[in-house]
Amino acid sequence: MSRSASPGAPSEARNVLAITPFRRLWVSLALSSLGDWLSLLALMSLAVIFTADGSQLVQYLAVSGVVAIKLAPSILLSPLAGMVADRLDRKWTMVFGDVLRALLYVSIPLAGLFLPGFALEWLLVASFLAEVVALFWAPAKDATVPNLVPRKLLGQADRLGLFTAYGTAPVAALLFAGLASASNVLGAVLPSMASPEADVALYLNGLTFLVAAVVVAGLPIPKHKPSKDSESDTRDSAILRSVRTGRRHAGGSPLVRGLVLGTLSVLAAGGAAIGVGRLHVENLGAGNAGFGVVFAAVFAGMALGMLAGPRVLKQFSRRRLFGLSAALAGLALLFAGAVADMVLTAVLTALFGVGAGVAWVIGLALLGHEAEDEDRGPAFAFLHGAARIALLGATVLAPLAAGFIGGYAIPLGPLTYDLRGSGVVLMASGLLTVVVALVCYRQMNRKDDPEAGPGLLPELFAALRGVAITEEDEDEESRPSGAFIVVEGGEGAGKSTQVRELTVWLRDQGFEVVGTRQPGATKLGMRLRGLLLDRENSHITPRAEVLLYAADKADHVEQEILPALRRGAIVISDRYVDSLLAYQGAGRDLSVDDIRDISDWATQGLVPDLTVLLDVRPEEGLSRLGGPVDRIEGESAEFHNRVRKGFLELAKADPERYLVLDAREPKERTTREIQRRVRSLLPDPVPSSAEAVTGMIPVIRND
Ligand SMILES: Nc1ncnc2c1ncn2[C@@H]1O[C@H](COP(=O)(O)OP(=O)(O)O)[C@@H](O)[C@H]1O
Ligand SMILES: Cc1cn([C@H]2C[C@H](O)[C@@H](COP(=O)(O)OP(=O)(O)O)O2)c(=O)[nH]c1=O
Repeated sequence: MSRSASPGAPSEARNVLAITPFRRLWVSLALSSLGDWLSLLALMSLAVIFTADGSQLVQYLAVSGVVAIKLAPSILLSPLAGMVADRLDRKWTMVFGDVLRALLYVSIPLAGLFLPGFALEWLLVASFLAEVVALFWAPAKDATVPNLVPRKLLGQADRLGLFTAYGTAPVAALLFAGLASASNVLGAVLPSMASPEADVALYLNGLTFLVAAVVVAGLPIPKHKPSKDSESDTRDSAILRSVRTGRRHAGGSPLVRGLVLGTLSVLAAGGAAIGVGRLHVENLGAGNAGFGVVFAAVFAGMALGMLAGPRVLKQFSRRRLFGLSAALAGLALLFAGAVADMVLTAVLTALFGVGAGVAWVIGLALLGHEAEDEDRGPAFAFLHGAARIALLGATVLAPLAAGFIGGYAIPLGPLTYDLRGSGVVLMASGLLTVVVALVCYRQMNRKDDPEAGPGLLPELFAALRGVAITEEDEDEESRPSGAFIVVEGGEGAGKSTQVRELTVWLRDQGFEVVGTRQPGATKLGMRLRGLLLDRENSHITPRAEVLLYAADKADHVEQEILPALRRGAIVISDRYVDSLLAYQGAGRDLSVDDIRDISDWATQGLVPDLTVLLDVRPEEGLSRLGGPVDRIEGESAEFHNRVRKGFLELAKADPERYLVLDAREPKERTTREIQRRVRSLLPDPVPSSAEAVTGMIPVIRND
């Protein structure tokens, strides 16, 4: 099977960016996202600059107003816009949407230039209009992606879209900080601008939207017939409804309650930080450059946390890590509000981002894995909507609160400590997050919970050493959540070939897959393999042989297979217990029942979900193998025939669990047969809950 994809041939592509039309759309989306973030920063800073003559309260009100205006349409009007957008031509909706937004954003600095008295009002009106346009643009964009990308790559396209929507935030922030640093030069070149960096950012933003419009205009987007029932498929359409109906489930178990509460408080704290950030850095003596840096620090920290989260302290309980990382985020924000130093503030906000990012990914994973089935869907839906409302609400309310609190100079001996409203809001949100995180921690890690592991500190120290001591590992009865597939058969049947193909295929669909084999997957296993296959060791007695193979299995199951299955991975093994039953039982003429008892004990009773048996005549299989034969391959033809019969009998005794295939068929055909069977065994590669995950990361805007 070819690994490369020819551009423009969606059905063959494995990487969604290899599809030329999608790649172009993606470029235009990346530009729009970059422009959006840039405009958010620029508008927040212009709101401060246009109100420079007013009191701090007025300035905070202006910032809050800008954020509210940018966010309100997506919450209030999106169902309506989704319905209308469905009746419009997608391509031209996108093109006009981009052009209109370009014009609106460019008009803001122009108004500042030519109508200074009306600048703030126009800023608010134009940003509101741009958001309304975005409401129509977003569903058209969402509906276009499935036209350009084959079904199996939609998940990948979704993930890439999400990555781009957020990945552009720190880029925009750094760009903004860079523009701010160069503002003297910009100001000299173009005098009479209200704020050179904000103005230039908005012109740039206009340009990104124009380029995006040109790119989309050239895309081959098929016309569609508007659906008759005007049920819109936009993700926002159901926000308020799902928040209402999902609340019941989200309050279901202590685990779900803790997860939802913790996640929301971290997000609200993040919103508060964004809301007061611009004026806070102004109080620290830094202007737009500082704001850009802090904004970038939060997002870069979050990205780092989200990437590293699943890898942090792998052996440490996820429930505990969730609470602790949320508390870390809160503490970082608490200190960020207290210190009066720009550099420290940037470091602390990055730390806040890391804590928030780790809590977010772990929260989602826990909700996906540990919530009860009936709670999961509604809880995701609830979180989807509530997260957005919490983030946005906090972004709007925080500057208001800071404005009303005002500023105080507190004498501290010979010094005075300037307590600003923004600092108080940051400290309060940090403190609140710490308190909520601790409450959630206690709720999710009750001492009387039968699943509770050992104490926090012993577990933490063990995890730091890379050892797991949670109850989970001692619980041999619990059925792990992953899937276990085994490929069996005689020598040269094509087992390794099929294990390889299946591994690649499943990985391409986004599953975590562990491809492995027996004997010889662990350190001990490799030594046993050497012993067992070395032709020099012809003296190994059949019973000793059974025990040596069983020892390999015991080590392999304990060290590799069970941990992977508990993580939810798919494990595919080249040979397993059936080889022991067929080779040592049927082949060596020992009691199959005795051997089954031994292997049950060795493997802790772990039975595969599916065993694929590749059946081949021994002469044919052996003739496929090159190189010198090992101790077992060198056995007599009768031995190999008994092994073959042994395998077939095992399959006959439990037809549900076996897929028997004729190994003489061409490899590709066998691969397809296996895929067909495995497909029915697995959940939908993009289960509905995962779609909720991709759709639910709170977005400031609709793209
Ligand atoms: N269906 C098939 N038809 C013909 N040759 C095959 C087929 N499947 C695999 N082979 C070839 O047979 C040899 C042994 O395959 P391999 O997958 O290593 O078998 P096993 O792991 O069962 O010993 C390899 O050279 C492989 O390319
Ligand atoms: C796992 C297992 C393998 N075997 C034998 C079968 C094989 O001949 C040998 C090693 O298996 P395998 O890794 O399939 O060898 P190769 O890669 O050379 O095809 O071990 C047993 O006899 N009992 C067992 O339980």
